[in-house]
Amino acid sequence: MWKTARDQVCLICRSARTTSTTTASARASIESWTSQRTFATRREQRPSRMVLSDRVARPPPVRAPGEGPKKPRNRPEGPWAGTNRRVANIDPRKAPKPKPVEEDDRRGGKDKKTKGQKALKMQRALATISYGQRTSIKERMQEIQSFDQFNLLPVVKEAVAQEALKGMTEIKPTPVQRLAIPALLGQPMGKKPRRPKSDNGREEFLLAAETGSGKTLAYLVPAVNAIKKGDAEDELVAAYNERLAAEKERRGGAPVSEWIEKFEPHPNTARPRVVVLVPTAELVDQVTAVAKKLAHYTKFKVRPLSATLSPLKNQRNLYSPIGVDMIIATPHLLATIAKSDPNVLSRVSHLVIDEADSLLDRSFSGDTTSIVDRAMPSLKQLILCSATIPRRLDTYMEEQFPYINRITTPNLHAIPRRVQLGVIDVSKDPYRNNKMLACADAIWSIGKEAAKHEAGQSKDEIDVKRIMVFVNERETTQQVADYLVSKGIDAIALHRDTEEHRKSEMLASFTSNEPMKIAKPAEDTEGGKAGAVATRRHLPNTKVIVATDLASRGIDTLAVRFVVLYDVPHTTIDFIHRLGRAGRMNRRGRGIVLVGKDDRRDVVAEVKESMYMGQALV
Ligand SMILES: Nc1ncnc2c1ncn2[C@@H]1O[C@H](COP(=O)(O)OP(=O)(O)OP(=O)(O)O)[C@@H](O)[C@H]1O
Repeated sequence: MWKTARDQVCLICRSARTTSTTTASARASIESWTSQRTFATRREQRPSRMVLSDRVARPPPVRAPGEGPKKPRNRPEGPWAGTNRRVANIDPRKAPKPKPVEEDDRRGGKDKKTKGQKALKMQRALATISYGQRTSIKERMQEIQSFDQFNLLPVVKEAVAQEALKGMTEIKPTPVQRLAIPALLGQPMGKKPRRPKSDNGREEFLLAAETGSGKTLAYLVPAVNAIKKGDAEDELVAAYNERLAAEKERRGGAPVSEWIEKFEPHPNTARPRVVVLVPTAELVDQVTAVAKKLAHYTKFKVRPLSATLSPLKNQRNLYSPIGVDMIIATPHLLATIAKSDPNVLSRVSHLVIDEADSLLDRSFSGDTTSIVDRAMPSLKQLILCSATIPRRLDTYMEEQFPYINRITTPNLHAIPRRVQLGVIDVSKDPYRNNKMLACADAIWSIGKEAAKHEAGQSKDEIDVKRIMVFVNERETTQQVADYLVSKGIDAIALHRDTEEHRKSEMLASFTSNEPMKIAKPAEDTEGGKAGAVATRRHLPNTKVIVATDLASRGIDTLAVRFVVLYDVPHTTIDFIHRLGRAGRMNRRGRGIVLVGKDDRRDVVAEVKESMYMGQALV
């Protein structure tokens, strides 16, 4: 008869219009189903998948040995699902406890929100983890003070110190690295029991830690270690190396690049052992750059695959005759390649899903899960990594990966401590809901403030402040950027249609750790004083990127101290990622949120309060 709930509604709706045979209960059920649909599509409603989980670090469920994963609940589907029940389907353990009536309520007339109705449900960081568990995470972190304590090959340790964290005087692992690296290397995980391996010896891990806390190295370092160990033990590679050495000798010192194409392909050609999935081409470049630093020292082959590279370049990267050990890719491209050549994923031992909440969400999950499925037979470690774990992902992991090792840091879901949040009420004078003006004003104040600090120092150069402005809709990025440019601010909109070279140039300047200097302008200064920075028409000491979430995910904007939230983010997840572009690696940062007349002031107030208290936004 009817195949899907949608069919049922269409058919019944039609019959309801033409005949009077539809029963009242059927109509009620249709109404509730259709209203749920419209409810879910309304913008202001937060779908449950966008709600952060407050139980990420919970201990795994206790199951008898040999007992498989939890069975999915046997729920009937369709609009009739809840009908014809004889008893209410309420689990008494989960029934809400009666709330104590407050004094004000008894007197009646209390019109303010009760604690349970807060705009954002606020909880302390790792609220459901006991004090004992939290202290044990902290103790574990204190036990490890140096990369030397990890069971890493000497060459990998050297690569971290000499290349990945080059220039740092004191090299210490960050909290997530202290917890994750030993776990991924098979070292003991403190008091936390290690989850059993799957039948084919696979282990699963979740790395959940705050933004800018060094998650990339936390998964890359053990993966590189595995590649190097694998090289030493791989008979195919050893035999190939012998044949290659013999060939080199035979050719009498001719450069390898001249003849390697004609020589036999490397056993790893188009058969990477490590795959890292990230959501955007920008992140492909960023993670590849970090991996290449390690590769430079440890000598393994890492290649990017992304839609911004030409098809020929992607093909060369994957099918290079010298082989490829690690691929950093976006899921769609890799899934398409793997469809036509299934062997591409046949040797993968380590699969990392970075920004897992995005990659396992609706838009990416088809491609991501198809890659996971294809890689599964050879997989030794599956690593999910994210700064935010929405409840939907949490439930998904519980069902799909019941034995996942959950590695979480105590500050998960909190905004970095050294980021402060300022609020500008745009509905008041002088802005009267002109957000663009308020945004330009905020940027001018940052520029002028910076200029004031520099004014006393007699330098020929001035420091350029890098500022990120986040909007909710892609269309707004260009409008805001154009307006800022019209106000003398060097701004660029970052979206899919932005010229590639301009985009990478701007992103490069935002991700560089080096201070950005320009020559100090001497004349036409505001107030007529030579030596000040801002002219009446041009603010030279700031650079601005206007972006949507495209740039809020994972981009390592170390140099950014200021973030302007032009729109109030829809969810706490967006708050965390957007504000997380500043204050990375314990740097100081400042967020400014513009609140208009239609915006949720209560949400902003609660975010501000949680930030002040150093709490998780849940
Ligand atoms: N042990 C360390 N000591 C100092 N700096 C480090 C260390 N590990 C990583 N970093 C630096 O910290 C910065 C942030 O790291 P990374 O991009 O991996 O953060 P992240 O946790 O992935 O953030 P996000 O969740 O926003 O993606 C990088 O510039 C990196 O070089």
